[in-house]
Amino acid sequence: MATGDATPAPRIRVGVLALQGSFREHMTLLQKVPGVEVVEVRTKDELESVAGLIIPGGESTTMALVAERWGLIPELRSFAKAGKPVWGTCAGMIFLAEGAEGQKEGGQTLLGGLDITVSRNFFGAQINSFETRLPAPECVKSHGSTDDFRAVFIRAPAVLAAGPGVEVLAEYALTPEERAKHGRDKVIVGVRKGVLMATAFHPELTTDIRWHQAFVDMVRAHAGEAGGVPGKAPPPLYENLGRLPNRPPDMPIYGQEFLKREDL
Ligand SMILES: NC(=O)CC[C@H](N)C(=O)O
Repeated sequence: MATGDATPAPRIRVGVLALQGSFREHMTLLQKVPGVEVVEVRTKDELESVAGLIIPGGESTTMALVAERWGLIPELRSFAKAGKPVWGTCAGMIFLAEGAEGQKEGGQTLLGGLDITVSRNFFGAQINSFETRLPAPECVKSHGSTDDFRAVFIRAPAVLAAGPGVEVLAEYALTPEERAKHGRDKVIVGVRKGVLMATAFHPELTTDIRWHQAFVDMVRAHAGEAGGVPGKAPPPLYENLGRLPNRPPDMPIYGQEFLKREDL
């Protein structure tokens, strides 16, 4: 449902895995989507309380180690297996993949569930991070604004192979140097299959909330609105601001200008 629709959307709880990485940034953008109650997920109980989960970017090996230590791996696997919507961004994409190349020595635990094989640091080291604009898929475009979106790649993975039935949401055309290095013209950087979505880029580091809206659409469609409280007005946009990190603004999305904008 697009922001600004006359009928308020029923409330729905969406979690963000808050073990490591850019979970606060995801929470900030989710709080902009009407009718969403955002929950930091660190425990089994918190996980069970949400209708959908975002796994943020960060460092996938570290995230897996922390999840293992907190005993969350089986819980996360059963969450996805139970058919609940999950969106993995960057490290989260790696975490959801069935297979990953370029793992650290000793390998790393993957949650799996999404029939893709990723290259962990396809675009190179941290210093090779970049941003560009890519054509937006329909689920993003349907929320208005431009036909493309700002894609931020930070030591990003790419999808090398996708199984049958995996919907491609975004592709990146390689530069001539990248083409020479990888022997291919393009790579997939956004996918969806059923209720699992993964993006190699970081929409949470921009002020464009349309990817978050698209994910909430998936969560709502899956929950059949059951996670909402019918007839109850959605919370004020900034109800959860009190839970924002107690730190000075250090990124564009924490700027007062962004937090106050009601047109997003
Ligand atoms: N920004 C990111 O999430 C980077 C992910 C990183 N390539 C990894 O292996 O986890």
